[in-house]
Amino acid sequence: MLRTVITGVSGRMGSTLLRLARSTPGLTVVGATSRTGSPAVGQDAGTAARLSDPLGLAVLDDLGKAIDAGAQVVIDFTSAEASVEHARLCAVRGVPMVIGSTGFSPDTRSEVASASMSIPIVLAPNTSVGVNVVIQVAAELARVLGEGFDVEVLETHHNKKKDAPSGTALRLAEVLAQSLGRTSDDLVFARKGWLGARAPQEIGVQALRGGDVVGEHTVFFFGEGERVELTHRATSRDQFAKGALRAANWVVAQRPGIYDMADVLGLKRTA
Ligand SMILES: NC(=O)C1=CN([C@@H]2O[C@H](COP(=O)(O)OP(=O)(O)OC[C@H]3O[C@@H](n4cnc5c(N)ncnc54)[C@H](OP(=O)(O)O)[C@@H]3O)[C@@H](O)[C@H]2O)C=CC1
Ligand SMILES: O=C(O)C1=N[C@H](C(=O)O)C[C@H](O)C1
Repeated sequence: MLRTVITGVSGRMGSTLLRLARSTPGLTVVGATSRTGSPAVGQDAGTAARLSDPLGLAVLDDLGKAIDAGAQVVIDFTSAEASVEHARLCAVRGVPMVIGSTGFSPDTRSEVASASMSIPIVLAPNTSVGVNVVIQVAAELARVLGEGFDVEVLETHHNKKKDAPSGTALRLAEVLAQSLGRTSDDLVFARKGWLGARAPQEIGVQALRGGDVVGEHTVFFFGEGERVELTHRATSRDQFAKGALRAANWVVAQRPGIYDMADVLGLKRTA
């Protein structure tokens, strides 16, 4: 049985992970955490995650204590800042991680990279199988269509999402730029004002927020007289959680290093 700790257990993803982990053969949840000061701390994890049954496991605000229950892997969907703290601790304790949090700055990402010198970490802005295949296809489409198509990425998420653009949109933009031989200087985040005509090398990234949208990403290739659109729509968080649980099983057998879902799924790395 893979002894697993889930952080942020009362959150949208943490609660989905706990529900699905309970019915995943070969995996057992030995710890659950939340933020210090959260009402979830001290509650039963099942209650904190709004499940129908209690789990018989209290939510802690100390990941170290949760790991003491013999954890073999930590699954972390909290925030970039919290994930950095968690990664530092897991590196010291030698516990592999799956990090699904987004909103990393270059500095916080390099902190995760430092932790990955000691432990294997899957760091994935999107753990659904579908999105990761879409990322591969987008890279291929960019290569095949080449110049002559204006490339734009549009993402839509629920009104509680804090970071923008989404980690997935950033990943798509990075992969598209690499495919097209462009750089991060070519990424254009939203537009306003008298900007002049669109430069052909731009890769636009736009974000919409509203309602309960789970997560939608479209890559547009605008050509002359034709347009290609590649869209992924998540209608449930279950697919993110299933991918993360699959990554947890995979990461415990890896050497220290930083991995993404393409590695877990055996897809060709795109960037
Ligand atoms: N990789 C993927 O496929 C996906 C990634 N995400 C990303 O995952 C992250 C979480 O998303 P979501 O579940 O919607 O957000 P939520 O805000 O619903 O959940 C985050 C949870 O983490 C808790 N938390 C914050 N700090 C800590 C800490 N130090 N220790 C333990 N728990 C902590 C929060 O507590 P409190 O509310 O009290 O602050 C909250 O319960 C985001 O970065 C999001 O972008 C989301 C979906 C899919
Ligand atoms: O915050 C979310 O909800 C999501 N975040 C991820 C991201 O930023 O890409 C993945 C997913 O689209 C849902």
